[in-house]
Formats: sequence, C-alpha cells, structure tokens
Amino acid sequence: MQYPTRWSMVLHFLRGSKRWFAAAIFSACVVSLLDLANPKIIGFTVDSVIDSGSASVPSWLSAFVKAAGGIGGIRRHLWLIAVLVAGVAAVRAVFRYFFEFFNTKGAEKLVKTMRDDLFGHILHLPYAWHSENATGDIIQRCTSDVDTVKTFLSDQLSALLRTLILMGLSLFFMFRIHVRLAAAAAVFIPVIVLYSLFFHSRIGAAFEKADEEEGRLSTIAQENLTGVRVVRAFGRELYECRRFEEQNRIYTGYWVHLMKVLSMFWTSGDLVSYLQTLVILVYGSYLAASGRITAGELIAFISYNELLNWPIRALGRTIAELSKTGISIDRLRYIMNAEVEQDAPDAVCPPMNRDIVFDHVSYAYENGQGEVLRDVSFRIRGGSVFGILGGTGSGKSTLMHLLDRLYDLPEGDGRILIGDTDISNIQTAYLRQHVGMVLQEPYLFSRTLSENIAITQKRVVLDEVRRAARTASLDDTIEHFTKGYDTYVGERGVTLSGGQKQRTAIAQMLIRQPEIMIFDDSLSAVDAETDAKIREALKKRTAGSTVILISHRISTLMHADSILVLDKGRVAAQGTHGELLEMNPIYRRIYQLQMQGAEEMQENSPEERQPEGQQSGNRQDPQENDPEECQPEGQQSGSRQDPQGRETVSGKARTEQNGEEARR
Ligand SMILES: Nc1ncnc2c1ncn2[C@@H]1O[C@H](COP(=O)(O)OP(=O)(O)OP(=O)(O)O)[C@@H](O)[C@H]1O
Repeated sequence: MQYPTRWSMVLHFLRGSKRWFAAAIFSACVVSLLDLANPKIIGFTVDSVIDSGSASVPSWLSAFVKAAGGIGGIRRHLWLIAVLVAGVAAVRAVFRYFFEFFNTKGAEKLVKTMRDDLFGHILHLPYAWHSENATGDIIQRCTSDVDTVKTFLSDQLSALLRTLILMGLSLFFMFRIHVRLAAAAAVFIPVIVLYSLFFHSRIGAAFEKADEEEGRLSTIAQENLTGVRVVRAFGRELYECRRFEEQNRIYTGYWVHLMKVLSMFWTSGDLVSYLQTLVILVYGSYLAASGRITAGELIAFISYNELLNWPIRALGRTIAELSKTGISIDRLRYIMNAEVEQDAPDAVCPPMNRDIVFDHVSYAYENGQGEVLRDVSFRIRGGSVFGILGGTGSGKSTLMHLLDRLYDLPEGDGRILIGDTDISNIQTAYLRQHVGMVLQEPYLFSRTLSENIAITQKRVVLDEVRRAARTASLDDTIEHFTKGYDTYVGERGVTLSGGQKQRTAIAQMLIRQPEIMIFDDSLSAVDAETDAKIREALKKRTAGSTVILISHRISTLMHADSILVLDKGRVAAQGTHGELLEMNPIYRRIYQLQMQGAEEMQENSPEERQPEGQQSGNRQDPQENDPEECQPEGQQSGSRQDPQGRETVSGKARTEQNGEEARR
C-alpha cells in the first residue's frame, strides 16, 4: 500500500483510535464552552454589585437569576454566584478528566498501531532495503519520529480544535461587548498567523537536520553496542568514543540551532501577545472611564482576551509543531512506502529436490562496485552434494543470496531455475522454507539454546533439538553448560564461541530438514576434527537433500559430487575433486598450498616429533584416512537417494574414487 500524501498515512494510522480522539475532542469543546461561561458570570456579578441598573443578564443565566430573586437577590446573596462558579468549575473538571482519559487512550492506541504497522512492514521489506538502510536510523524513526507524530496528534490536534472554538466564541462575545475594542484585539491574529508561517519552514528545516543527525548518532551507538566485542578486541574504545562525541557535537549543534529558531519564534510571539494585552488595557480603560462600557464588561472583555490570547499562542505552537511533525511523517512514509516483497500472482510451489540451474547469471549490487557475478552458468544435481570454492569476494555468498532471493535478479541478467521453474515464479515464503542457509557468522537471538535451535518450529520438542544438536556436534558442549539446553545465549549469542554459534546454526537448520541446505563457510570456526565429525554426521541427516557447501578449505569440499571453482565472479572450472586436480591448475595450486600448509602445521606440532608409525594424525593424503576408501561402491554407508528415489553412490565415495583416479 502506498501513501501519496502525509494525511493518507496519518488516517491509516488513526484507524483504531479515531473514536477515542473524537470523544476527547468533544470533551475539549465542552471544557472550552465552560471556560467561556465564567467571564460572563463574573462580568454580570461585578455590574450588579456596582450598579444594578447597568447589569444585563445573559440569557442562559436568566433562569438562575430569576430563581435567586432577580438582580437584587443576587446582590444580597453573592454566595449563590460562588456556588454557580464552583459548579461550572466542577463540571469543567469532569470533562477535563474525560478529555485526558480519551486523549491518552487514543494516543496510546495510535502509537501502538504505528509501531505494529512499522515493525510488520519493516520485516517484510526486501533484504536489499535493509542492507541499504542503517539499523540505528530505522530504530530512531520508529521511536523518536513515532513519538513526534503521536504528540502532535494527541496534544496539538485537539488543542487546535479547542483553539478554534475558543477563538471563535471569545471574538463573538468580545464583539458583542464593544466592536472597536474587539477589532483592536483581533487585528493581532493575522500578525501572529503570518509570523508563525514565516517560522514554519525554518523550524521544519532545522528539525529535519537535527532528526537526521539523531539517526546517525543512534546508528553509531547501535553499531558499537552490538559490536562491543570487536571494539574491545581492537582497542577501539577511544576512537569510537571520539566518533560518537563528534557526531554528538554535530547533533547537538543542529538541536541548538533548532532551539534558537524556536526561541525566536516564542519570544516574538510573547512580544506580540503583550502588545495586544497592552492595547486592550489602555483602550478598554479609556472606554470604561468614558462610560462607553461598564466595569463588568471591561473585566469580562479582559478575561475573553486572555482566553483569546492563549489560543492564538497555541495556534503558533501548533504551526511550529506541524513543521516538525510533517518531517517525521515523511521519514515514516519513507519506510511505509518502501515496497514489501511480493509474489507474482501466479507464483507456484514446485518440488524443491530438483536440479538447480544458474543460467547465464550476472549480478551487480545496487550500491556496489560493479558486477560481482559475470555470466555464471552451472547445474547442481538435485539430491547431490555440491561444493563451491573461490577466493574471498569471488561471489560465492552472492550466488546463494540470489538462490534464496534475498536479492532479486534483475530481468535480462540470467535465470535461476529449480527443476523447470524460474525462482522468481516461486512463492518467496515457500522457497525460503525449503532453502536452509547456515551463515559463516550466524545470528542468534537472546533466548535459550533450545529455543534458538528450534527457532523455526512452533514449539520446542527437546528430542528433536537434541538430535539436531548431536548431528552438529553440539550436544557434548551443551551438556557441560550448567543449565544445558536452557542456557541463555545473550544478545546475538554473545556467550557462545564462534564455533558453538556455527554449530547452533547448523542444528537450527537440521531441525527443519529443508530440501536445499546451504552451508556458507559455516564450519570455518570449528577445528578440522570437529569439521570432519560434523560432515560425517551430516551425511546421514542430509540424505535426500541437495547440499551446497561453500568453503575455502578443499578438505571440506573434496567429498562433494561436484565442485565449482569461482574466480572473480566467473566460473573457472567445475568437476569432481579428482577431475579438478587433474585438469584445473588453480584448483591444483590451492590444493597443494593447503596440503603444504597442513603438513607444515603438523611438523610444528609436538606430535610430529614422534616416530612416524606412532603419529595419530599421520597424513599422506586426506582420502587415505577414510575407511570407506577401499569399500566397493554398493557397500558404502554414505549412499543416498537421487530426487527420483534411486539409490546413488554417496558424493564422498564418488569423489574419493575420482581422487584415486587423479592420483593415478
Ligand atoms: N550488500 C552488498 N552491497 C554491495 N556489495 C556487496 C554486498 N555484499 C557483497 N558485496 C560485494 O560483492 C562481492 C562478492 O561478495 P560475496 O560475499 O559474494 O563474496 P564471497 O565469495 O562469499 O566472499 P567470502 O569468501 O569472503 O565470504 C564483494 O566484492 C563484496 O564486497
């Protein structure tokens, strides 16, 4: 839904709170009418005491005066007037209470609707939108700007109506008392409105800058709080403090500027208002002294002028607040007008255990430095284990983000198919439900371990959680925690190590057993032994699923059915480990470097100094350590089913066979 104007969005937000605000406005009107009654009562009383002949009884008071025995009765029993004034004040207090009650109800309902709408909308915005917008700024819009809009609608809107009523009726009574005196008072109204309008745009511009800078300040605070580990680890406290102080200085500067503009606005308002009171006092006293109005009328007139004065000032305030609110509404409209992810009307839910095809895919991030993927084409067999190897920044994760539709492939830049279906025609929720991704830096919520593992489930079933944790080699670790699966992991999983977080994320994915599982360098933080153990356990749990492994380690990928080598966004080669060793110099070189590195590490380890035959991790070739290596194909435990349900050789076995060929 799009909001072409500010009002269209405000009306949408007001949907649940309109009746509360209507009741509040009604109460405010009653209060205003009662405010206008007292000057009349006091004016009449003064005149009847000083000179009963000049006292004119207001029509709505005539019944009361008659019951009190006429003007003479009022003069003898002045306490009756006191009772009347107290009565009016009591009714006013009741309606004032109603006003506060209804207004607060409306305001709280409004703010709840706004926050719910914003949060729901933000969660449905594309991932690309989130990468382009700073989290701190979004939070600032959802808190500070929401508050500005709420304050305006709850305080200023009812005040505006009250103002108009008070102004209209005050002027009406004032003109009835003395036309010229009333005209002298009214002449100041356009002056105040004009200078308010003059300040309107200036206040708006100053507030916009201050608000933007507040957003930047929030972003710095939010980044530093979430990245506190990095800040500490790199001793960046002082640098970050300076950065915050600098931004705080800029923000304070803009805020001080805004306050200056507002002070000028208020001071000039005060000046005009005092000037008007002075004119009324001088001219009114002259009229009273010359007998053209009575003393009671002068008192009533001055009281009405007070009532008029306040709303005029309030009108100026409302105009000033309007400028700020307009900016805040625009900032919220920026969020609410951003397009949420939407499926094509004919989007489908096809079987997902089919071949995945990248067909001439090219991609450049909107805010990036040119093409990240260039004409990439390859096929991942459904139900197979597929490895992707490539240097940092070669586009491996981008491929997976495109497959999960975190970023959409623009038209004409190739296609990604699952089976025969272009993923742009697959329902997004369905696609993501069936594509599980474990990231290198997984995000955990500040909940318990079991809740994190079962995050995609409606309720936590501990047996399933334990099974997934066992496969991810996490159960032993968890058993050592005092609270076991009920251990609270802190914000972003801060109480866990990198490897523990990665394994929690693996368990998180295993529990829902998606048909396509992506491990994006997700074992980088665990040691080689645990890596091998997890991969072994995963083989059983991932059978039937298409598994995509992304890694810099060839030892992680070498058992895959097929490996893609990506180089600077282009496909450099594809094949099994054996084929690549034989045919691809880049792959061979990486393999040799990694093997050499592993051997050097072993030489430097204390174990290495033992006699050869006693070495526990004696490595000649990674494949030679595997007991499955020499088994005939049909007996290999890692056998899996292809999408059509046929038993196939496990990726690992096939790769090892190819590795064997390569060695030959
Ligand atoms: N959201 C983004 N906006 C702009 N550019 C991006 C974004 N994400 C990644 N890039 C750029 O795209 C390129 C490929 O990034 P990608 O994360 O796909 O590489 P990778 O092969 O997975 O790297 P690594 O192995 O280091 O994780 C990099 O140059 C990176 O700077």
